[in-house]
Amino acid sequence: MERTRTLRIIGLWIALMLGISALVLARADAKPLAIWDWWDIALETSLLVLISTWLVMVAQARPGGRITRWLLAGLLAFGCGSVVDLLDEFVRLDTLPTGFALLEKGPVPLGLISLTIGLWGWRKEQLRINQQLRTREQFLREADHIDPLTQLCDARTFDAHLQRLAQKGTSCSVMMLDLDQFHRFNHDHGMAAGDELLHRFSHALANEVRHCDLICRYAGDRFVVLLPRCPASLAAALAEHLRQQLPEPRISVTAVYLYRGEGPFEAQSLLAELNQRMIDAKAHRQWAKAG
Ligand SMILES: Nc1nc2c(ncn2[C@@H]2O[C@H](COP(=O)(O)OP(=O)(O)OP(=O)(O)O)[C@@H](O)[C@H]2O)c(=O)[nH]1
Repeated sequence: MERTRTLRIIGLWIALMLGISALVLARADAKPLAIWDWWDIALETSLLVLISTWLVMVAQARPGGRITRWLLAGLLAFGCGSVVDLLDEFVRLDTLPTGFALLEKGPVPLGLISLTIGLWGWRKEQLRINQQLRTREQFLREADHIDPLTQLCDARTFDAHLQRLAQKGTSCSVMMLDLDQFHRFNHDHGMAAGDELLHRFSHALANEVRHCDLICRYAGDRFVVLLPRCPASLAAALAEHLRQQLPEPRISVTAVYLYRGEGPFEAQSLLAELNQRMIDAKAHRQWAKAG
C-alpha cells in the first residue's frame, strides 16, 4: 500500500517538474550561459533533491489520511516553487506572460501553509498516540503486577516465574534480601525517606543482576531475586555484593539464598526453606548484636 502511494507521489512529482519546466522553458527568454550562477544552480538543485527525499520519506513513513495529504501537498507545492527558482537560473522569468507570476510567487507560501497545517495535525496526532501509549503501559504494568514504588515485579509474578522454573527443572539460585529494622528507619526519618530508600535500593539491585534474572519486591522491605542457572558459589558472592548496594549507611540488609540443581523441584517448599533461612539469619543477627 505504502509502496503504491510512494510510486504515485514520485510519478506526480516528476510530472509536475516536467510540466512546469516545459511550460516555462517554452515561453520565457533564455539567459546567456555567461551569466549562469553555478553556485545558485547547485544550491537550487540540492534543494530539489532534498524535497524529493522528504516526499519519499513522508509517503513511506506515514499512514494515509488527512494529515499525510496536507504534508504531501505542502511538499509538492514547495517543490514546484523550487523548480521555478531553479529555472530562474536559466531563463528570464520577467519575460513570461503576466499570469505566470503566480507560478513564481504562489507555490512556496501555499506549500509552507499546507506543511504547517500538516505538521500541526501531526503534533496533535503524536500527543494522542503518546497518551494512548501511556494508558497502555499503565494497563500492562497493572496487568503484569508491577510494584508502583519500585517498578519491580510483585510476589505473584515472582511465584509464577519460580513455579515455571521449578516445573521445567532448570537449575537456579533464589535469593531473599530484607532490610534490617526498617520500621525504625521509617520512624526516625519518615515514611517518605523510607520510600526513597526502597526506590533507590531496588534501582541498585536492578543494576547489579543479569538480564535473565528476575528481581521482585516480595513484601514491604523484602526483595527476592530469581537467578536461573546460577551456581551456589556465584549466588554467595552476589549476596555479599548486593548487601553492599544499600544506599544508606544507617541501615543494613540481610541476604540469604538457596540453590536447586537440574531437575524439577517444589517451589513452595523452596520458598518456605528460604523464609526459614531469613528468620534464622535475622535471629542470629539479633543474638550477635545482643551478645
Ligand atoms: N516507607 C515505607 N515503609 C514500608 C513500606 N512497606 C512496608 N514498610 C514498612 O516496613 C516495615 C517492616 O517492618 P518489619 O517487618 O517489622 O521489618 P523490620 O522493621 O525491617 O525488622 P526486621 O525485618 O526484623 O529487621 C514496617 O514498618 C512497614 O511499615 C513502604 O512501601 N514504604
